[in-house]
Amino acid sequence: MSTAVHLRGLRRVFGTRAVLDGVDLDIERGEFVALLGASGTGKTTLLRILGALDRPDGGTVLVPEARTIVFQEPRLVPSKRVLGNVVVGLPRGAAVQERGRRALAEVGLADHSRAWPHTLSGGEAQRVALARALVREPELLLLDEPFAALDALTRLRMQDLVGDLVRTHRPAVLLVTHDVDEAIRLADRVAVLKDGRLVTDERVAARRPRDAADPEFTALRRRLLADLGVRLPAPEPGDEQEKAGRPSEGAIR
Ligand SMILES: Nc1ncnc2c1ncn2[C@@H]1O[C@H](COP(=O)(O)OP(=O)(O)OP(=O)(O)O)[C@@H](O)[C@H]1O
Repeated sequence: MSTAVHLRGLRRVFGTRAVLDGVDLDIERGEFVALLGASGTGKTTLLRILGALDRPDGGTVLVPEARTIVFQEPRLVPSKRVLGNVVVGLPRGAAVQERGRRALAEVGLADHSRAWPHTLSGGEAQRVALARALVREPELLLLDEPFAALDALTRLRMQDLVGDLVRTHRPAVLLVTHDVDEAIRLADRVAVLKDGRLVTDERVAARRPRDAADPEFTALRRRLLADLGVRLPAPEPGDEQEKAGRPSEGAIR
């Protein structure tokens, strides 16, 4: 594996506040890192710097040129059909159109290429946004809470889809999320941003599929929630299995 993202001592200051104050992070090619952190800790700021939408005030930032961001909202161009949105900004031509069609097929929307964005469901629109990212063949895929606006079932399906696509295409991935369970479900490593730095960077066991009731993941969830400042009752014997099934415990918003 080779390194796709290399951050050392990354700083970003707004006014007098150093929102990012010495972030160190490496992401290998093909590695999926989830970034957790309470609201306002600077997760989006970090992602925007990696996507060249913002600039750092200090530190080393090495990222591949081929990188793309998927946001919480799909941000489709209303005046372009679905396929036009997927290939937006790319050179015109049959080969690019064909790549766009393939990307749409990969996200399960082969039949929607001529549809208008306003006719799509929220989940479909987000799948178009995913196809738009994939068609660019990014070496680094930046995901900023891409499932947050979706209903619970669509969110789980989208997580599965993204997991499958990432295993096929092998970009480096940084996923910003508020959802601890989502992070554990998808990522190879889970990092927590707090007070301007990464306070946790834990490798998640390679087992798949990941069972919410697995004691190892339950323990990791508790550690991550504690790092995020969520107060949890001390576990009682036999308690872990029961709690693991409750989806709401993993959400920190
Ligand atoms: N352009 C800006 N100018 C001034 N302050 C900013 C700017 N962008 C972000 N901030 C501030 O930096 C802090 C971190 O913002 P950021 O959006 O990165 O947090 P976040 O962890 O992504 O939050 P959330 O989880 O709520 O989306 C916030 O206090 C925010 O108000």
